[in-house]
Amino acid sequence: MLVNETLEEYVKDVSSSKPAPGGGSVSALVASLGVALSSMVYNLTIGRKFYEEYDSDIKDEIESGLKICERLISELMPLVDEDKNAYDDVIKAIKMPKNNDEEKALRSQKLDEAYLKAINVPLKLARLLSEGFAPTLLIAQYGNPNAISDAAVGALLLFAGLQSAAINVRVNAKFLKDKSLADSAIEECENLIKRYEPVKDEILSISIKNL
Ligand SMILES: Nc1nc(=O)c2c([nH]1)NC[C@@H]1CN(c3ccc(C(=O)N[C@@H](CCC(=O)O)C(=O)O)cc3)C=[N+]21
Repeated sequence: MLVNETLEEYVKDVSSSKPAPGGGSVSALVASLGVALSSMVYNLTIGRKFYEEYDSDIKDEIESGLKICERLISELMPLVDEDKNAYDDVIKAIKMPKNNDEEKALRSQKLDEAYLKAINVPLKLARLLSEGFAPTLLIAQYGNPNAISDAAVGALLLFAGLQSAAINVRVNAKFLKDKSLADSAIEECENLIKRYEPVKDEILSISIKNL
C-alpha cells in the first residue's frame, strides 16, 4: 500500500514512468496534508492559556473543528491508494484486447466501469475537502498565532486538492458513456470551487494580516 511507503519511495513511485500513482493519488495526499496542518494548529491551540479564556461556545466550536479534521484525515488518506487502484484499472482496461466484437464489448464495459471509479474517487476527494474549509477558517481566526501561517498553507493545499480533484473528474468524464452523470460530476466540482475559493482567500488574508 502506498500509505505504508516511505516518503522517499512514494515520491520515487510518482516520478517513475509507472502509470500510477498519478495526479489523483498525489492530490489525495496533498489534501490529507492540508487538513493535517489545520489539525496541527488546533492541537497547538486547545488547552493553551489564551484558549482557556475563550467563551465556552467558542471552545466547543474549536473542539468540534478538531474532530472534523481528524475524521477528514482518516477518510482522505485511503484515497491515496484508492485513486492509484482506480487509475490502474483504467490502464488495465485500455490494454484489453479488441480483436473481435466480443472482446471489444467486454473492453468497453470494463473501461466504462474503470472510468466511473476514476471519477468517483476524485469526486469523493472534492466532497471531503469541501468540509475542511470551515474548520480551517475557524482555526485561522481563533488558533495559536504562532502557527497561523500553517492554517494558510493548509487552506492553500485544501484548495489545490479541490482544483486537482476537479481536473481529474473532468479528464475522465469525457470518456464516460453516461453523459448526464459526467456533467453532474463536473458541475458539482465547479460549484465547490466557486463556493470555497472565497473561503480560501479569507483564510489567507486573515493569516497574512497576522503574520
Ligand atoms: N482518478 C484519476 N487519477 C489519476 O491519477 C489520473 C486520472 N484520474 N485521470 C487522468 C490522469 C492521467 N494519468 C496518467 C498516468 C499515467 C499514464 C501512463 O502511464 N500512460 C502510458 C500508457 C499506459 C500504459 O500503457 O502503460 C503512456 O502514455 O505511455 C497516463 C496518464 C493519471 N491520471
